[in-house]
Amino acid sequence: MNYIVEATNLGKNYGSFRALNGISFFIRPGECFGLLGHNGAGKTTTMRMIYGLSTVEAGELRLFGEPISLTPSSIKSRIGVVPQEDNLDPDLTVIENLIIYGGYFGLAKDQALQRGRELIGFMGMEEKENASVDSLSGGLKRRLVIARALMNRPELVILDEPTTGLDPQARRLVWQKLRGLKADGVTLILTTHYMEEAAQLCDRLIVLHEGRVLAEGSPAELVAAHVMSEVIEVHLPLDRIPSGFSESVTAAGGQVMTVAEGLFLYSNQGHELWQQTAAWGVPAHACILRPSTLEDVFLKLTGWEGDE
Ligand SMILES: Nc1ncnc2c1ncn2[C@@H]1O[C@H](COP(=O)(O)OP(=O)(O)OP(=O)(O)O)[C@@H](O)[C@H]1O
Repeated sequence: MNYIVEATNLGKNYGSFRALNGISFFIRPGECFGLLGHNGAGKTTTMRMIYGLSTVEAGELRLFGEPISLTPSSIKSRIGVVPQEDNLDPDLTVIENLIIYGGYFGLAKDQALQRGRELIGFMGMEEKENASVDSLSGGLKRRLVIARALMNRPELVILDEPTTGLDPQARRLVWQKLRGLKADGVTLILTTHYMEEAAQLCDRLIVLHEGRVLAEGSPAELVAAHVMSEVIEVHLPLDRIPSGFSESVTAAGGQVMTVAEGLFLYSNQGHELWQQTAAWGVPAHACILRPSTLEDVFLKLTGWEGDE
């Protein structure tokens, strides 16, 4: 397999703080690979290494088959970056932002204009070509940042939380564009705090926690490997959960997790368990039965915020 990225035992310290503790992963051509983890898990540090903005202190990182230490700076022309922040030039128009960026990759003005217009079309922003960046909504700015990352026709695009802060409609539009890129064979690396986004877009992903890889697989593989197939969300304050309830659930083969809402009960026979909750003192109206998702895997592996 010719991997696009081969990361083996990557390590990184900031002073005495160990930000990455020997992480390994391999990214295949044309896939969308996700990095999930709480704030501070090491996602941005990993992405910065891949883009050459952060040095590899331990382990090995290969891009397009070459060790990154030996990779000429021209490798950057094969990579596109969508940073967390919208670092567009607010004084310029949409097309001017793209033309300037194209210049960094050696595109002459007419070539950059042509490529910029193609990308404005791809992003569905034709009416905004001459609009000032200041006048754009958050969703349009994000689409422009993605368009900008594509000016050099990269084979690999690194996206650091590309939809944070967007409304659901704008987020879905970005997803649609990212699916379009994948359909064109572009390899994507994505970090996100939205589990639905990861489940929708990622072919495979790793869950990072405190600089280590806790799990790796496709969203479906991770759900199958780490949680039972269904969840009953019990929305009740913990002091209103009857004593002995958790023990009854466990005795019936379920698993209980404490979360902010109350309790999550995991089971492969969710409906049967749900029918018994009333007899154990929790009314049916406080219980919601649903299939398990990547979010449940994430909660189980990394703990919910209340654990911190
Ligand atoms: N330049 C730095 N100096 C010192 N510590 C740093 C530096 N950059 C990152 N860190 C620390 O390293 C850890 C990993 O940071 P990183 O930005 O990679 O996390 P992250 O998973 O991307 O988080 P977020 O979701 O908040 O972006 C954090 O604890 C962070 O505080």
